[in-house]
Amino acid sequence: MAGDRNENGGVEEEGGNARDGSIRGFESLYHLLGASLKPETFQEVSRWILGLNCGKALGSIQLPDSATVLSSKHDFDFQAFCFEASKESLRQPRLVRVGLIQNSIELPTTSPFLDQKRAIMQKLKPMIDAAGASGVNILCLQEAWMMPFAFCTREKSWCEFAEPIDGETTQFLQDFARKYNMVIVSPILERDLNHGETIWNTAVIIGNHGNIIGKHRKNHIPRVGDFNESTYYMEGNTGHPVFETAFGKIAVNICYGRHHPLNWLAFGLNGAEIVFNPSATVGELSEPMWPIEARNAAIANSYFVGSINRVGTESFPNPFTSGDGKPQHADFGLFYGSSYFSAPDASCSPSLSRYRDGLIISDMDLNLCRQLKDKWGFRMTARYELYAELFSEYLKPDFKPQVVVDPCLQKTPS
Ligand SMILES: NC(=O)NCCC(=O)O
Repeated sequence: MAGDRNENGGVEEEGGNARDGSIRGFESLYHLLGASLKPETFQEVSRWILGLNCGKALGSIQLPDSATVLSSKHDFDFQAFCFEASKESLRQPRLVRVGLIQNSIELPTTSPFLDQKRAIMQKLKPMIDAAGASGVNILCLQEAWMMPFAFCTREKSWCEFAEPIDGETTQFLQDFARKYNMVIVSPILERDLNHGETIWNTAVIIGNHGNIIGKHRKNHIPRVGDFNESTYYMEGNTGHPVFETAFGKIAVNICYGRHHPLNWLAFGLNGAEIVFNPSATVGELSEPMWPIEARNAAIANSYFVGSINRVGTESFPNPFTSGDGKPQHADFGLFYGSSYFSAPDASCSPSLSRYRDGLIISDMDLNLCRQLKDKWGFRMTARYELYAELFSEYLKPDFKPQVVVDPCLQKTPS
């Protein structure tokens, strides 16, 4: 029954795995639950899945018709929410509207590289326009948005996609930043012309006047599954910068950095209020982790997180192996989209589609960050001096783990 359509229109393979990326014909688990449960049960389930923001279910926001028309015409998922904070007597609310874009590539990976890049840029135009028309203040794109995620192949020709931080795609986005008075976070493959033309996985931060505020280079480079990124670029050398923009203090934890709690922590220690996690990750590898890690980081660090994953299955001209004994293959598996927001009070938004391009927008009152710091006191109760002491010991070649052995244990020499 491979390729059959189920009752919801999803294309299934044997075993119920959706070949089209849908979950039994639905865009997301949330949609499936919404359609399958009685309304009062769904309301209760939502409370458990998404948490409560200021004691209430997350609100949605009205979007302008001009933006919803773009989403229908260009067939992208479009959702919008609102995270509130409690009213304070001494501070005004600090409202910011934030957008995340997820997308598939547009042309086959066998097309000329420039055509591939320009086709993605064209595809993004109406989505960025929809964000602009909706009054988004800060917009973040997905990891290496201007190219296929070819780092599974180990082939070096893909390095041709790399650009300096003021290159073509930055210039393309600078026009939108100026037009819509919008900060744009643009994760690209960077070629550093001043340092031997080396390559980095970099997020360029474009200010709302179209200026380049700065850049951050991916700190943690994966060596897992088909993610052979260390063939292309090394661990970043830009630390954990927080960029103070017209709309709030933002930082970027690029993809695999989300598995490293200390990476999240460092952005928090530098004062981030919103951390973006532009990603490229596939279902079989990481999907059970996706709804947990960013949400946990938002809780532990009292900031908002915007998580973005690309969409679709990308196939490459030459097959490659994964070093796991399985047959060689030419595609990476399904990039499962599902971009979403997490808030410091443990609430989160539903996620975008698992298989369609999408724009998710959320209003957030940044006052919530301090309110959660005051409530839970994680910064105050952390024992940084203990951790610092452990790290300085751990880094020594003769480090011995602090283990107290039960004297009753019969130790056999290992
Ligand atoms: N792009 C990237 O770092 N992917 C690694 C896999 C993962 O972190 O899920």
